[in-house]
Amino acid sequence: MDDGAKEQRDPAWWGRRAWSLLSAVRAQAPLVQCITNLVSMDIAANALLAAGASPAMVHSLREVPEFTPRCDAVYVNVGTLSEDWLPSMCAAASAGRPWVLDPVAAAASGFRMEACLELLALRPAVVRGNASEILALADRSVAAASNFKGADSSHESVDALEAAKALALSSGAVIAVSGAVDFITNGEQVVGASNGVPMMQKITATGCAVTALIAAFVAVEPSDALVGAACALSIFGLAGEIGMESSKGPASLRMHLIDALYCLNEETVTSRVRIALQP
Ligand SMILES: Nc1ncnc2c1ncn2[C@@H]1O[C@H](COP(=O)(O)OP(=O)(O)OP(=O)(O)O)[C@@H](O)[C@H]1O
Ligand SMILES: Cc1ncsc1CCO
Ligand SMILES: [Mg+2]
Repeated sequence: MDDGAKEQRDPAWWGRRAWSLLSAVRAQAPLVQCITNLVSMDIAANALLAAGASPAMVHSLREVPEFTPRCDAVYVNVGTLSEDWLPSMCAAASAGRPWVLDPVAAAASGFRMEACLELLALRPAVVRGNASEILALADRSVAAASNFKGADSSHESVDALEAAKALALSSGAVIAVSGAVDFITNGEQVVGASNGVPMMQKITATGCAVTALIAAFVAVEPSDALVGAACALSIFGLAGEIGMESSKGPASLRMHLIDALYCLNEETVTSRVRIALQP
């Protein structure tokens, strides 16, 4: 529960908020429809399950009218976009449920960029991307000028901070830029979440998985997507930190991160979540 309008959003407040939202996900098990890329389906579904949510990878256009209204949130990810999936993405995004967009490799092609912009116009609650993706969405010419690395970022998250603020204001979505520090903004406030380990970049689709987790947090806190997104990013990063303590490399981290997410308890979350309002 919220501490009230006059609360002091100090680190302890964020720790309590992150625990309360994770507890709500565990208690409510929100149903999250995922229309996500083929690489990410396994890790995204397993991250959602470990956190207590219910994933459903449902992407046929014919199922959207019946299925999407029964979901608590929708997750759309364009990582392996194809022409036949785009109508399902747009229909699910328009079904009146809170939804979250992951614009994987937005600058890969004109088709993908146009699809991302079309989806952005359908008012996602949150867009989570890496720095290169957010820079490209905010200004297509930046993408053309930079050293493009496909689904991986060629920028630091801080490089995309101003672009994220501008994109939040122009789109009305909360924008989250992942990286060493994850920045989350509604265009006015900026929150930094600094949990996580660099090895998470060496597991494919950890970004996709954390965007799925953001959708679960938005499902239980639809009225404050900024807080939901920041807490989901921090919780996922914390699971990465704990998982790294038992891991030798990306493959074992993938397993230990999911186990750590499942095992998180109140003491660990409230003492180790690192979220702060940026000046
Ligand atoms: N240098 C870093 N230090 C700590 N954590 C990091 C670092 N870079 C990324 N992360 C974390 O790794 C996760 C994935 O973020 P990343 O920016 O790599 O996403 P992405 O490029 O969209 O990934 P993908 O497309 O493979 O899903 C996030 O939880 C993020 O906080
Ligand atoms: C590697 C890759 N290619 C398309 S989607 C994806 C997963 C990380 O975004
Ligand atoms: Mg990504």
